[in-house]
Amino acid sequence: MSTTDEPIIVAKNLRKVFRAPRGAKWDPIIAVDDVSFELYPDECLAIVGESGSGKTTVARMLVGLETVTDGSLTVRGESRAKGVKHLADRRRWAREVQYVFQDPYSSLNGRQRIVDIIAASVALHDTAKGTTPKAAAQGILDSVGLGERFWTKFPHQLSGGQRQRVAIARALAADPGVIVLDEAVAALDVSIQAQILNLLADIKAERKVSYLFISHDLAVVNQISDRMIVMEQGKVVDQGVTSEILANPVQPYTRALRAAVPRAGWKPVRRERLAV
Ligand SMILES: Nc1ncnc2c1ncn2[C@@H]1O[C@H](COP(=O)(O)OP(=O)(O)OP(=O)(O)O)[C@@H](O)[C@H]1O
Repeated sequence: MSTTDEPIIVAKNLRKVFRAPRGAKWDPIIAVDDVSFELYPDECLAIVGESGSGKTTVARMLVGLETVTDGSLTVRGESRAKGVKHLADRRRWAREVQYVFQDPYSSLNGRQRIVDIIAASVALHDTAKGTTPKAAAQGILDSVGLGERFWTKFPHQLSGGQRQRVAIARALAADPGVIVLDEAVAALDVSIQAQILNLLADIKAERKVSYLFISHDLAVVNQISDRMIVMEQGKVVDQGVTSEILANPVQPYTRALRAAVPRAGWKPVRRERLAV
């Protein structure tokens, strides 16, 4: 990552207010309030915060699943503030920014074999590059550690970690500039989490891809991210280089989050010393 490059994503004074539907009686919820950040090529930026702090809403605005109430949000200079209207735009947006959810099971078509799921994404985004979508899909599955014996399996025949590999493969099939990983390892056992984090590190070393890594887990964020922003009740309350912030948290909210890290023996480690 080099911050002399042009950022891929620029959020400026981003705001999202959820208003009650007509007839419902609840006050507007300010989910995201004056949030600004940049995501540069080939970097991993973590968005950290407790449940309800607004992390997912930022990501949903980025992929067009929510409109922006105020402020600006651009991907490679193109505004995403108005939401997406046409199918062609939706595809183009999806090609640039892919989303991996916490539980991929619900977003994977259970009736399709995994090689067909990935081949469909390759075909949709036209990324086969001189081969067939199926052959390209097989190569992508191989690259996420799912060799030939997995290709004809259905999602329900896989473990949680293997399904998350399929979700990552499907994201890679679009050949995106950015992958949003929304609590993508939160549901996995610690040893499987480590494998997926290693896989994500390998992918980033091999391809030009940036991650927006959304998590409440500072131990995980410490392993994967270059920079982080900390959100509390919709606002950014802290930001900077991950290893520096976690080694010496200054802001009270970050200190509290850091103190709540649940694992015994966890301590901040500089990224270059990690075997990820
Ligand atoms: N569609 C919606 N309608 C109304 N309120 C919403 C909607 N989506 C999110 N919110 C509210 O916006 C706030 C931020 O939610 P968001 O999901 O972005 O937080 P989060 O940090 O990602 O938390 P979690 O990790 O639990 O998903 C919360 O108060 C949430 O209840």
